[in-house]
Amino acid sequence: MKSFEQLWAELSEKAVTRPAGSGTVEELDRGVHFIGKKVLEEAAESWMAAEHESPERAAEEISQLLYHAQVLMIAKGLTLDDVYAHL
Ligand SMILES: N=c1c2ncn([C@@H]3O[C@H](COP(=O)(O)OP(=O)(O)OP(=O)(O)O)[C@@H](O)[C@H]3O)c2ncn1[C@@H]1O[C@H](COP(=O)(O)O)[C@@H](O)[C@H]1O
Repeated sequence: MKSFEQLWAELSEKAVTRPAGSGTVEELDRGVHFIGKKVLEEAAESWMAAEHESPERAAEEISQLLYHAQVLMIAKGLTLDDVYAHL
C-alpha cells in the first residue's frame, strides 16, 4: 500500500531515472494525448465500478485513475503544489 504522495515521489523519480520496464516511462514517452485517453478510460471504469460493482472494485479502478492523473501531471511538468493550489 502507498499514499498519493508516495506514489508521486516514485513516479517522479522514475521519470528522471527511466528504469527499464517501467510502464510509467513508457506512458510518458507516448505523450499527453495517450495519457489523456488513459485518464478518460479509467474515469469511465471508475464510474461503472461505482455504479455496478463492489466497493473494492471501485477502489481498484479509482486507484488506476489517480495513477494516470499523476502520470498526466508529470507529462505536463506540473508539481503537486500546482494542483493543490486549486483545492
Ligand atoms: N498504481 C499503478 C497503476 N495503476 C494502473 N497502472 C497501469 O495502468 C494500466 C491499466 O491497468 P489494467 O490492465 O488493470 O487496466 P485495464 O483497463 O483492465 O486494461 P488496459 O488499460 O491495460 O488495457 C496498466 O497498464 C497498468 O500498468 C499502474 N501502473 C503502475 N502503478 C504504480 O506505479 C508504480 C510504478 O510503476 P512502473 O512505472 O511500471 O514501474 C508501481 O509501483 C505501481 O505502484
